Amino acid sequence: MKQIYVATTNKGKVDEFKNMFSSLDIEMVSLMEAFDDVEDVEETGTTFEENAKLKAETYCKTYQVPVMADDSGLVVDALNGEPGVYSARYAGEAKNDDQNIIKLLNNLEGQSQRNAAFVSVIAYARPGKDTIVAEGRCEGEITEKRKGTEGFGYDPVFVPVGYIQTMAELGSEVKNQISHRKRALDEMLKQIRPLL
Ligand SMILES: O=P(O)(O)OP(=O)(O)OP(=O)(O)OC[C@H]1O[C@@H](n2cnc3c(O)ncnc32)[C@H](O)[C@@H]1O
Ligand SMILES: [Mg+2]
Repeated sequence: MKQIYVATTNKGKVDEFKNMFSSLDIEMVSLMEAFDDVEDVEETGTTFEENAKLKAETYCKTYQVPVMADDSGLVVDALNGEPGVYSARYAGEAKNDDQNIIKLLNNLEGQSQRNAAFVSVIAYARPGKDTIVAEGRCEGEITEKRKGTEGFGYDPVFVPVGYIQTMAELGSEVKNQISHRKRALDEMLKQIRPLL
C-alpha cells in the first residue's frame, strides 16, 4: 500500500488525518512517530500556502520521503482576517488553545458580525518533484461562549454553517466530514490519485 508521511506537531491534526485516511487505500504514517529526531520548522511565511510548503518541503528534503503538511487557521471577518496564519500563537508563543479562545472572544466582545472560516492548506512534497497544494474552507460563526469538549483549537467557539452546535459539540464524526481539513484532503486526493 502507498505510504504518505504526515508531518504535524499537533495531536488533534494527527487524529483527524488518521481518521480521514482510514477509509482510503493509502497508509498514513506520522512523520513524528516514524523518526525520533524531527525538529520544528519555523513558520516564517505570511500565507497558509507558504507555511504548508515550508513544512512539507523541509521535512521531505531532510528525510527523503513524500510528506504532507497542513497549515491552517481561523479567519474572522470582523477582525480583518485575524488570527489567520497566527492562529496557533494568537495569545503568545506558548500556543495555548484556552488563551487563544479568551483573546478571540475578548476581541469580538460587543460585535454582532461574527462570520468566520476555518482554512486549511495542505502541501504534498515529493523528492525530486514539484509540490502539490490544495485548499479547503469551512464557513461558520464565532459563538459568545465556549461550548463542547471535543476537537482542538477554536472548535469550542466555532459553529459551522447549517448547524447550531459548535465543532467541539458535534464531535469528530461530523467534523471529519465537513471540515476545512477534510475538504483540503479531498481536493488533494483528486490531484494525486492519478499519480499514485
Ligand atoms: O504546524 P503544526 O505542527 O501542524 O501544528 P500547529 O498546531 O502549529 O498548526 P498550524 O501552524 O497550522 O496552526 C493551526 C492553528 O489553527 C487553529 N486550527 C486549525 N485547524 C483547526 C481545527 O480543525 N479546529 C480548531 N482550530 C483549528 C488551531 O489554533 C491551530 O493550532
Ligand atoms: Mg504550526
